[in-house]
Amino acid sequence: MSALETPPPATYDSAFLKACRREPVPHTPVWFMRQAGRSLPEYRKVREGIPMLESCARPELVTEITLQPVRRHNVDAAIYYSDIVVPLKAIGIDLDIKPGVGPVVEHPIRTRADLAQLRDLTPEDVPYVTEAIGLLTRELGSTPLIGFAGAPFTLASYLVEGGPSRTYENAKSMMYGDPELWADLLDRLAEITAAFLKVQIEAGASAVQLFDSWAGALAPADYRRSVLPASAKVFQAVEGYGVPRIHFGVGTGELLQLLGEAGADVVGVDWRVPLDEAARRVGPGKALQGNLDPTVLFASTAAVEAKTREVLDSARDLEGHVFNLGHGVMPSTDPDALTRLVEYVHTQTAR
Ligand SMILES: Cc1c2[nH]c(c1CCC(=O)O)Cc1[nH]c(c(CCC(=O)O)c1C)Cc1[nH]c(c(CCC(=O)O)c1C)Cc1[nH]c(c(C)c1CCC(=O)O)C2
Repeated sequence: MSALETPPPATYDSAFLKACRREPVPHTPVWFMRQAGRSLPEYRKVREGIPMLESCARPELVTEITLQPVRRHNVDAAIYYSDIVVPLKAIGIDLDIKPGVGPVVEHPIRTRADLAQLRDLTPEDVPYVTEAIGLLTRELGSTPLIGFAGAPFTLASYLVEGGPSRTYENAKSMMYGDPELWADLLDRLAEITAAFLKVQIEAGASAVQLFDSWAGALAPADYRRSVLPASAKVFQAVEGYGVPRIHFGVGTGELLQLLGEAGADVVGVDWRVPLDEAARRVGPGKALQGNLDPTVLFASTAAVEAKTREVLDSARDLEGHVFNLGHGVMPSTDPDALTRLVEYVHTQTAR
């Protein structure tokens, strides 16, 4: 290293970042989508009486909740406790997260005039994010922090529908029926999302994950034409930071190649496609993340271990593998089953 170069951050040699960079690892790194909050009793205790979105704006609380699963499970990375709708709330969209329902939007976006609700996001809109990540990176030391955002399609699905949907009929009818309005909506969301990820990286996040959770509702040709350009814009906007970019959606077996093509360094895979087959679909030059079915954790320890072995066997020839569930931790999961799973993956893959 020359004197002009800055030294690498404390997280640089972590198993998680090495796996993302497709370098040899001491053991397969593990973290869980939705590891913060949800199944932990210590989470429910600190959240008592505090609405979800309010909890996201309190830096000390965000720090505590983000650290809880790291302390308890010995996972290889922390994920920033927040929600995909936080940047939308921050720019003044009237929305709330209703317990047991999810995000609900007061005035859904259906017309061109409604786009005026979507102004630019600046760091001043989310000072609590910068503050919480500063606190977190100090506490985490060599453990990387993953920042995240919702991808334009998944954000649009909530904004256009007004809440969670099974069919995305309003969003998809805009996409098919008014492609110009749709493209402008997704482009606005790409700008907001990119700005939000930049805030997190500049505050110290070591990697970012773009959640396009509901992209699996789309046929590949529609995804390529109507969604990929906006997600690619987000990935391009943060490329210069050099932090690994993870791209994930549920039910995306037919989209895996496109999720990589959008600009990801790591492609997240749900439990429906084995990792060796996923690697064939994604092609060379990318690491994969996944992909134990989250419901396996409700079975016996022996069954969890057998299914975990299947995942690890199918990952044997990958260029890089980050172990995760195929979607988020389910709220009724026994936290001890997660702790045991981390230990099992670490011991099975120790090199
Ligand atoms: C689609 C989506 C959302 N939010 C998110 C996604 C993408 C991930 C995925 O596909 O699951 C992302 C998210 N939401 C939350 C996190 C925290 C970090 C982590 O992964 O641990 C992350 C990464 C906290 C949360 N986000 C939410 C909770 C639960 C609310 C609570 O604890 O009161 C938490 C801890 C609420 C939420 N927020 C959202 C939904 C569908 C729900 C569930 C509603 C419910 O079941 O109550 C929108």
